[in-house]
Amino acid sequence: MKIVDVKLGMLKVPLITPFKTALRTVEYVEDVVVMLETDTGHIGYGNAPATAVITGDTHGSVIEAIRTVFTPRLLNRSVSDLNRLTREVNAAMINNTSAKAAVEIALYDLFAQSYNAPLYRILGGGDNSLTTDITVSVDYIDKMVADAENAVERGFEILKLKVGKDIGLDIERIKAVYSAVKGRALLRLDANQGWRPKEAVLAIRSLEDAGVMLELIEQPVKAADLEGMRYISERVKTPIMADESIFGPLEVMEVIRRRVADIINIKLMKTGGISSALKIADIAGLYDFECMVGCMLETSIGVSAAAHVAAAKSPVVSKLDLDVPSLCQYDPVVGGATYKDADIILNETPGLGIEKIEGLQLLK
Ligand SMILES: C[C@H](N)C(=O)N[C@H](CCC(=O)O)C(=O)O
Ligand SMILES: [Mg+2]
Repeated sequence: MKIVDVKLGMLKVPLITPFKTALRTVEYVEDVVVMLETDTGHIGYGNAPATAVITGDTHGSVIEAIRTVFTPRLLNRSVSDLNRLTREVNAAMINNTSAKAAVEIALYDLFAQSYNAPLYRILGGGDNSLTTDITVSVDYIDKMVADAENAVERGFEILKLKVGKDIGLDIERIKAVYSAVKGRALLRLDANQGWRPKEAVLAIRSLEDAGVMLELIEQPVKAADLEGMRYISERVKTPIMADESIFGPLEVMEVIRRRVADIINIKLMKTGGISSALKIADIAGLYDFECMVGCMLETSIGVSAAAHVAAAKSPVVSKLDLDVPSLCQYDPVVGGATYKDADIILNETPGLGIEKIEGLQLLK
């Protein structure tokens, strides 16, 4: 199976409600979609959102990287050379992790299709039934409580509250949502780098003292502030998760060795795709470290690829934040994994199982 063409398209899907974090507010999910076509008539799909505030990637940078750097390395190459291809894509340029992820997802999709097996089985198997949390955007207290209630009614048992806008107000937000859903849903927080280390310790301790039980707190401080994150981890009981602080395996080793955080959030758009995500899970496993598999605000192409990785890397991957299909008004991807509120089912079709993508605007 040889790659004979690389096509690109844009895919835009409206959200049910705006997605608001300490870093940004967005109303749409918008991906660059890559399609690797083979001489056998197969298509491998991959995607890349433009999460410039986290990865530095824009739609323009993704398109340019794929067209000028990766495409010449992919054309006329055999899909069976997967490891060599992913090594070459990774070595071809630094950073640009979302563009690399898009290409890797498509390559793994094709590789699994070439063996007529679903991707998670090629990655080592596992359980095809997964459960995700759902994100509640940072907002007015009443809106967050209403969104949390609505999520619980939809059957979500884990809610990820976005905070990090104003730590005093965040405490009120968290307490209000906690008392509204107590006993019905577990809360995890994501501050998206919005807090400072000392104030974070005071805030988390005050929540602990008030009996507010939190599963974990994701990326409380700036991505580069590993010492700040360690300062917090050493002083609170609630587990701390590193997200924006870690992209690839080297950063993960640093976080684990220095005990900067208790848990790691693996996202394909940070790792540059599946090959490094697998390495991270294996490194974490060596140290008996827990991982979550998360996603950016991206379409179900990448979310499904992440779900296949999560299935294959359980139990090191013990938590999922793969909620974007549940945040969108509809899913334009036909075939592949099915999303029904908190439940994700990986079906047995080869690769990612994508049949077609509705509303895809092909790029010239
Ligand atoms: C969508 C997912 N639940 C999530 O919250 N991801 C964010 C980053 C999303 C973005 O800004 O695109 C995270 O974990 O920080
Ligand atoms: Mg996060």
